[in-house]
Amino acid sequence: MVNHGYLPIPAQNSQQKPRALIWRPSSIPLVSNLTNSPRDVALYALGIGACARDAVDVDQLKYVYHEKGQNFIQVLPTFSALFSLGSLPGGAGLPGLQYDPRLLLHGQQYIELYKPLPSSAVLKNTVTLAGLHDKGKAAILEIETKSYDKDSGVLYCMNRSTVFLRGAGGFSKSSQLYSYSTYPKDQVASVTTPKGQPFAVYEDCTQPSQALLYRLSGDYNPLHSDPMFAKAAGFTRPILHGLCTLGFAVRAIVKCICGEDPNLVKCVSGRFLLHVYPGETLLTEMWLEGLRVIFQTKVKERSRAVLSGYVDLHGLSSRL
Ligand SMILES: CCCCCCC[C@@H](O)CC(=O)SCCNC(=O)CCNC(=O)[C@H](O)C(C)(C)COP(=O)(O)OP(=O)(O)OC[C@H]1O[C@@H](n2cnc3c(N)ncnc32)[C@H](O)[C@@H]1OP(=O)(O)O
Repeated sequence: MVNHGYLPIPAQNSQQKPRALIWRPSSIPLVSNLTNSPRDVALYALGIGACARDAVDVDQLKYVYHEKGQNFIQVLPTFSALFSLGSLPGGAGLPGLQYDPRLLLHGQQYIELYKPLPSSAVLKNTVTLAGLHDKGKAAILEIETKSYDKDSGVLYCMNRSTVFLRGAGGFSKSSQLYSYSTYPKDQVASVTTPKGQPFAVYEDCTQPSQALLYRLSGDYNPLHSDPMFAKAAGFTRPILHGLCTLGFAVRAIVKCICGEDPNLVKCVSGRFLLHVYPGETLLTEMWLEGLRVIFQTKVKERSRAVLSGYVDLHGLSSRL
């Protein structure tokens, strides 16, 4: 996949205070092009654990192999989140906003899917800065990416990515903290998990090398691969990409609720509550409320919730 990747920002001293923010939301979208190929689709599926348990499971194999050729492999819905990776401005897009890249964490991801994703495409992205919030100890930045087919102009999907910039808040008056958003607050709000028994629970093991494999899908942030960088960021060792955890969770939902039909997924919303270490076991609990699946993913070894959110479906699988 071209044009994906963590924008390398020179490391700064983490003690350095961010400069006062003078950025105002821009209505002018940035435009970029990227391509994806069946190889990218298969590599991504492996990165989020497809076929890790069973290499001949036909339901999972279809995401990485097809007897008629790679163009026939199916695309998992969260693959579309990769389209937003190149959207993070490396400073130039946000005059005045300075942050330590080591302290950046992925906070939330919201995805709307409008068309089934093809296994190969040339896409045109438009990127807008959709929100900025001063939380005192942190700044929260929201970036919206719309991905179109470059030739036909068909809109495939929209991603809203929320990044949590630790140490970059405190740029506005503490009595009236700055908050701006171009969309309704409830669209990506944190969800409350239902009290009753979940409809389904799926357990999946991540591999100790999971982040090293997943990063090949385009997020080369050293937080996920470099032990020294991870320590400077406050972790004992490199952590898993938030979008990798989200990929595991939504793949579990596609398996347990969508009857392995990835095209039933209409919209995905997830909030990253806590980091995951590669090698930990993920338990995804799912509650079905009409056409909405509310989910929560926990790390089994630490009994801690690491991700919560919902997935809206076009319909229910006949396999249910
Ligand atoms: C364009 C595409 C860009 C994509 C780039 C992605 C790059 C990747 O390589 C990076 C990653 O994948 S990082 C790994 C995945 N993310 C994580 O592990 C983060 C896990 N979450 C945490 O650690 C904490 O929730 C933490 C630290 C996030 C917050 O915890 P606390 O500091 O305890 O916050 P708290 O005091 O509870 O709340 C403060 C205010 O912030 C809001 N908030 C909290 N968690 C949030 C979250 N996850 N997302 C968004 N907002 C969040 C709270 O609502 C609160 O605001 P308010 O006071 O107004 O309610």
